[in-house]
Amino acid sequence: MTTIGPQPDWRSWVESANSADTHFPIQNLPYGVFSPEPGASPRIGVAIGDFVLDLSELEAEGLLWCGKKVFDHSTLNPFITLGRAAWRDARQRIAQLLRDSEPALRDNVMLRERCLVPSTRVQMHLPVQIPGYTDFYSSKEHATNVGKLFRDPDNALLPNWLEMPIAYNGRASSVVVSGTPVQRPNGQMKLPDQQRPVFGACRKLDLELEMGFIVGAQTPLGTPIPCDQAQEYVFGMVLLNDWSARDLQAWEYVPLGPFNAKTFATTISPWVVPFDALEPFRVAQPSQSPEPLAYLQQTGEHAFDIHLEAWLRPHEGHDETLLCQTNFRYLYWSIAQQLAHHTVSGCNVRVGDLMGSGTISGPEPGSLGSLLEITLNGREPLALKGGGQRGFIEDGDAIRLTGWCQGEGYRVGFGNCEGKVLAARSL
Ligand SMILES: O=C(O)/C=C/C(=O)CC(=O)CC(=O)O
Ligand SMILES: [Ca+2]
Ligand SMILES: [Mg+2]
Repeated sequence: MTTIGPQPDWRSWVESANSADTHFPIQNLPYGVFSPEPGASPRIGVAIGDFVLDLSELEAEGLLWCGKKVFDHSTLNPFITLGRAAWRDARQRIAQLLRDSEPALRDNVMLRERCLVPSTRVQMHLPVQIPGYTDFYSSKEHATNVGKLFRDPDNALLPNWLEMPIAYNGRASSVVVSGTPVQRPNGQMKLPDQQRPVFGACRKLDLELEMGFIVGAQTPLGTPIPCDQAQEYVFGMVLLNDWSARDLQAWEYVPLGPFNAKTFATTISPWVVPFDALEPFRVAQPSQSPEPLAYLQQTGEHAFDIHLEAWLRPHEGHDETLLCQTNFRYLYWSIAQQLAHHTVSGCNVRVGDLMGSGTISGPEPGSLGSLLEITLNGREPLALKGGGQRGFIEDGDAIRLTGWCQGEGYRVGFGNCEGKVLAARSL
């Protein structure tokens, strides 16, 4: 397998990028939108070790040029719109500038000072202007667990599930960047002992450990993306928490699916890891039976070995508790199959569209991606590390997702995707 861009044995003159456990070695180079200090104007950077490299400065200096100005901008969309060849050229050039043997930036003290901002100082923004957000449901384990809890334990997986990547149309307007507080939603819920619903603050607030991919090209209405070309439409990936109000969901979801239960916030990580950086971690996906219909068939390896974790920091103030360790490779339906299915009707996609993987639960103990599954809908609360327990998320709790691909001596990481829950708006 060929690696495009920085090679596994490359090192950077940014020393912190060479440590074995940084998420941001020279092999990663994820893109984000940042302000060098709170209040300063947003621009595009890449994470490298403990620093953010300001691409707008490199562009202004003429050290990085994509044929037009794209980095002095508050979203990645203009850069993404340039297309795959431009992403690859830029990635190659940035890696070269950061490589230990390359003096252009390494030995220019003044420029280095301007370009490299300590990541502790920066403020991160939503990296992409997101025209549309779709959330898939591609983990067989998750779909089975939720089927048992919400419907029929004996027929947990609905018959359509094995035939196509099921999804719902999410809400792009409430996608927020990591660090943004999440207000507990109000809504309707049906209590077991009552005839009619009550209105009030959600009592069963949950996380969903997911990843998302960012669409890198626009398609015309009426033109499906074939499965074997689908991955060319992917710019990069993020961590994603599809916050879910389980009590609102249980009451509203029949027959049209989740609505208010999942529209109030979806948190993504600030760094978009280029799809090319994940190439060395490609693995086979779980085998599919029955064989998918022709438009969903694919050859080659379509899963990625990405270790994922979810943590809860309780409002009581003690240490984080590990909720889940899972892996992106468990997903039954691939990104290519998701995109092919999404567009097979003629539905178009746009640059910056966000596609969630669906909650990633695995087959192993401790690999469940939501509290709904971990606590069996709150019936068996989880013990917290410092004492106390949780059925669902309480006000003041913070949820943090993290994840990485383990290379030989380096990690291609996704950083953190965090959000702290605030009390509901008072009625
Ligand atoms: O099975 C259901 O009725 C609902 C499932 C979900 O809430 C999950 C959803 O948002 C899709 C996913 O994350 O896999
Ligand atoms: Ca979801
Ligand atoms: Mg959501």
